[in-house]
Amino acid sequence: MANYADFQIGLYLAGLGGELPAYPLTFAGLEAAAQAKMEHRLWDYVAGGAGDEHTQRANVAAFERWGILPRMLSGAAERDLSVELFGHRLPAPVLMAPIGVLGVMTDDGHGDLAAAAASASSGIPMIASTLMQDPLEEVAAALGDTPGFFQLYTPNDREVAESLVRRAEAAGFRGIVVTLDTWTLGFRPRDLQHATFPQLRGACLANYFSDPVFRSRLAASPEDDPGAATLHWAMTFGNPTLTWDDLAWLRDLTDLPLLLKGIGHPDDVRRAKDEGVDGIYCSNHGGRQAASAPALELLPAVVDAADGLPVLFDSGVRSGADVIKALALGATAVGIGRPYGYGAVLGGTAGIEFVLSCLLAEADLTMGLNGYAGIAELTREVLLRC
Ligand SMILES: Cc1cc2nc3c(=O)[nH]c(=O)nc-3n(C[C@H](O)[C@H](O)[C@H](O)COP(=O)(O)O)c2cc1C
Ligand SMILES: O=C(O)C(=O)c1ccccc1
Repeated sequence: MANYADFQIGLYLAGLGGELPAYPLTFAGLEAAAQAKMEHRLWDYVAGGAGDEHTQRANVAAFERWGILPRMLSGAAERDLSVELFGHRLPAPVLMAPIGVLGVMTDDGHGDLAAAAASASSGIPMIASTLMQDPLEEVAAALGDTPGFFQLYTPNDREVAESLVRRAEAAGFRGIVVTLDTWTLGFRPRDLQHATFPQLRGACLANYFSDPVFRSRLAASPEDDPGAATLHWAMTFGNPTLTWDDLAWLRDLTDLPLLLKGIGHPDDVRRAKDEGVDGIYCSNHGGRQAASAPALELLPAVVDAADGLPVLFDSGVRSGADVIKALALGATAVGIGRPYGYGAVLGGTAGIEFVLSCLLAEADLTMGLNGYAGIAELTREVLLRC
């Protein structure tokens, strides 16, 4: 059982010895430091979102409207944050959400490997994006004993999708997360302003360029003609015609746990269950895709409709207290997005480890100080609308 609160004691002890934290401890601090360090176009791509960006601001505000009811003298000195997910015991109900541009966010240009190393050392699972700078096999190998998940963007070429899933299985990923909310790119003014879109410039396409089926579609190899390979990726990346009728095909692709990311409506949850899906991932993509999509507000109804199926949640999680709130609203585990991305910018593996340690220490202390000793005690009744 990990004792996450000890991280705080370690910070004080190091500080008393004159060694102050290497990275900021708040999301606002991480954001400011990452912005100062990043090339401004990449910053706008990562920090930005759909439309006027009220959606991503609303994601954060939704957490602020909940308080946690305090219970005193309840015996929460020893706490257990661990949870079971698809047969794996996780040290805490937290995962690294897929960030398709992570590869180019670290100094060395291997951000996916940095996240995998942080996953290996922390036990916090990584959901590896289809859009990586290093091939999925290398990323999987760097995960050590920590279970990893592969996020699939379903190309409009079914055989490429099948090949990616086969490779993810062979590499040892423990589940496939199919993202449904990005069949085309959202309207992102900050990104459009500079036409950054890193993938259109050939970045983070290693899983495609290393894929035998994708390569078989090209007249020249990606090494010989990266421009043509990138153009082919752009033409085949999304599949706007994918519907529920294709779910049977997706389900048959793998025996691994299959999760659908971007689900927010209870009817879609029920349909997903009918199609044999193993988990629901409620998310509005961090406000980057459909403008005005709610996120946290949708979680309780999604959990009710899931009726026992695991529900992951992300979008707007900025602190350990946010993790506790999402769990209390019924999430089985919570995805961290931009916060660990900024950790990667600032310090690669060490930066990600630091951000996760802060989040987990805060989650642990928030749970304990409010009088709850275990995840099972976090129900809707512990929250108060403020
Ligand atoms: C820069 C960036 C790239 C992302 N790339 C992917 C991706 O490749 N696949 C995916 O399913 N979601 C992707 N997401 C969405 C995240 O998985 C997650 O839903 C989102 O970051 C949650 O919002 P938050 O970071 O504001 O908490 C990306 C998010 C960001 C910020
Ligand atoms: O930027 C994103 O959020 C993302 O998921 C994405 C989707 C398509 C292409 C590139 C990135």
